[in-house]
Amino acid sequence: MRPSLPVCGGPSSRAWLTRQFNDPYVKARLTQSPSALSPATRFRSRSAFKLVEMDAHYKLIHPGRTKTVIDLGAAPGGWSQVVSAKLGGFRNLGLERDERDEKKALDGSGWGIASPGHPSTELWSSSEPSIKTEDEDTPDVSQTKPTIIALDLLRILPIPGVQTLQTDFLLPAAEPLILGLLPDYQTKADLILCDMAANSSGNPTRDTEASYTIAQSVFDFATRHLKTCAPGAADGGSLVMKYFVSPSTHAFRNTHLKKSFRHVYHVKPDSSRSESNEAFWVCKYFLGAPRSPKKTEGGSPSSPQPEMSRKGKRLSSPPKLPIPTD
Ligand SMILES: C[S@@+](CC[C@H](N)C(=O)[O-])C[C@H]1O[C@@H](n2cnc3c(N)ncnc32)[C@H](O)[C@@H]1O
Repeated sequence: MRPSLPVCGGPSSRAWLTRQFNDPYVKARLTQSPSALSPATRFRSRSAFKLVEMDAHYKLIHPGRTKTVIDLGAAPGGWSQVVSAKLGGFRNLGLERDERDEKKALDGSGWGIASPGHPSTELWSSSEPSIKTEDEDTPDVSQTKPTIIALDLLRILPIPGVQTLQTDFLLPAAEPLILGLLPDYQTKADLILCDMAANSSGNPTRDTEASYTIAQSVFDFATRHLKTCAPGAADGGSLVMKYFVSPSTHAFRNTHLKKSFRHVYHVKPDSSRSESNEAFWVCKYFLGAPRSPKKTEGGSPSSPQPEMSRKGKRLSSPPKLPIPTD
């Protein structure tokens, strides 16, 4: 996500500019051409590099095998670009803005569908036109086209092969909208991504609560919609979820994630700024929804107890970009 420029020119804005100019990932995002990517295929966000790193290390996206991906908190679309590029081999990552697409994005005409009954919810199903217009450009990676769904509060401009939804994930209406974009209601996701972050309120307690609410909702969603691992097999779905280190994160990992996935890693990609307390959980091989917690002596279900938490570990070597060159 591109941070906005500070409004005044004081010391904090100078510090921000210095950090931006010296940040190798900001430079890489802006100069991904022509050797790695054409100007039309630049990532929309610096965040894209975090997924590139995690994918290279944990092998999350498999062309031909990964069929369904749901990207939550996806705007402006860097992570979805990475998924689209790797699964579909799309060379144009959606940055060449066709005038027609711009017009549709602005006036809501064409294939934008306003979701009835939810005025604040707007569905942008870009799959049809994006997939069709990019066909000539697209190597045939597999017989079945992958389903990639990207959701955000903010509008996401079209990305080839990606269906986008503009809605609040925390609303009950979001889930049926996502399910409506799957090939059918039985389809389970191979990969659920969440880089969602609530706006900072400046109040640490409130911010921790907001990030806990997101983590809990994403986990619950994943337990309903991730592909379950067959016994003894290594084919269950994966979940990648951002978290902000707080006293309750370690407990969340133990009481939720570790009971539902064969492997849970906590990761701090090199491209994640060290001064940020964000980190990611990479959870592989979904084992199925956890059983509801047993009642304790006192009669209440055991709830996560605040514990000291750890920051995710740094990935060792920055990987190469898995994007096809022109
Ligand atoms: C760090 S940005 C995501 C960057 C993205 N992964 C990329 O590579 O471009 C976090 C996003 O989470 C979104 N977000 C926060 N709360 C949300 C919610 N309740 N529902 C949907 N999106 C949300 C924000 O609008 C923001 O665009």
